[in-house]
Amino acid sequence: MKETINIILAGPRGKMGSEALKLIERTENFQLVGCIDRKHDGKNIKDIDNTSELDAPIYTNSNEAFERLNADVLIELTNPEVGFEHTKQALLNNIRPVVGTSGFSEDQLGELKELSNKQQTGIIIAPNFAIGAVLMMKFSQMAAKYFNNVEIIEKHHDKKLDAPSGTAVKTAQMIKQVRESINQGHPDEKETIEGARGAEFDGFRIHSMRLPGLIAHQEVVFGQSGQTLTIKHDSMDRESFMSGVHFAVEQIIDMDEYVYGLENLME
Ligand SMILES: NC(=O)C1=CN([C@@H]2O[C@H](COP(=O)(O)OP(=O)(O)OC[C@H]3O[C@@H](n4cnc5c(N)ncnc54)[C@H](OP(=O)(O)O)[C@@H]3O)[C@@H](O)[C@H]2O)C=CC1
Ligand SMILES: O=C(O)C1=N[C@H](C(=O)O)C[C@H](O)C1
Repeated sequence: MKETINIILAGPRGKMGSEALKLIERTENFQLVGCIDRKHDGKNIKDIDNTSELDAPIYTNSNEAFERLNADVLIELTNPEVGFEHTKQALLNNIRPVVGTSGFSEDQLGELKELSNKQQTGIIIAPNFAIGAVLMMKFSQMAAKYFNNVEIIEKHHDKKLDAPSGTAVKTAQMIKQVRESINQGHPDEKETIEGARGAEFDGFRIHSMRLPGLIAHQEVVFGQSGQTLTIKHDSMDRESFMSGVHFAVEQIIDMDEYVYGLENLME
């Protein structure tokens, strides 16, 4: 294992980014070498975060950060548009990205996989860093072998930009891998209000709820004649994601391949 891991953090003022700063500060072998933020160019993280002792320059130009800083890993926690660009640039500079940012399209994920292979640079894209959420997805995949009627209900805070959530998309993809494809519901069903049945994915539905007060929650509900099975996970705070971020940073340092989902790194 590499002794000190040099990290660039994108999105340090965000809800996840500010938790990641605390994680980096309390982890002995993690070293923050720079931040990417659209504000405060040329300043230092200590000028804007007086809760920590961290000392690292801020760049608004991400390419400049990747070229100038001696970094091993990018932790990317911004939004889908800039997050995709940061991730590509990091790979081009052979800096390994650990991506929490959600909302990338399948084409974008494909592009990142190709670039990671070409650059021989590892990347972890984690739709959800919370261990409980990863287990919820795995358990849902197990259940889908026995129940092929399923709906996903994800609930998030109302500042979330993407819908459905990255976790819901990943859960749906994992279910699709093992579920016999069927179109659920009545064949003649009609929505009297558009969207009432949620988003369609391989014949089943994904519902997205956005409310203040929520953090990140998902229920996967399976149904069969006479019974239902609900698999549910709740993140009550953003600290819940940090052990997964820690794990991903420790793992990526020895990896040259593309990984989509922490379940691929768990036994
Ligand atoms: N994988 C996982 O387990 C989790 C993933 N997420 C995902 O992580 C991402 C961040 O979430 P969250 O922290 O809640 O979001 P926030 O909106 O709180 O934070 C996003 C940060 O990105 C910054 N930002 C926006 N544009 C740029 C830019 N051009 N350059 C640099 N920084 C920029 C924002 O700055 P400004 O304030 O100026 O807009 C803000 O500080 C989301 O995609 C979310 O879905 C969230 C939780 C868990
Ligand atoms: O935006 C969030 O908050 C979260 N985003 C991720 C997602 O889209 O699944 C992970 C978690 O649900 C929190």
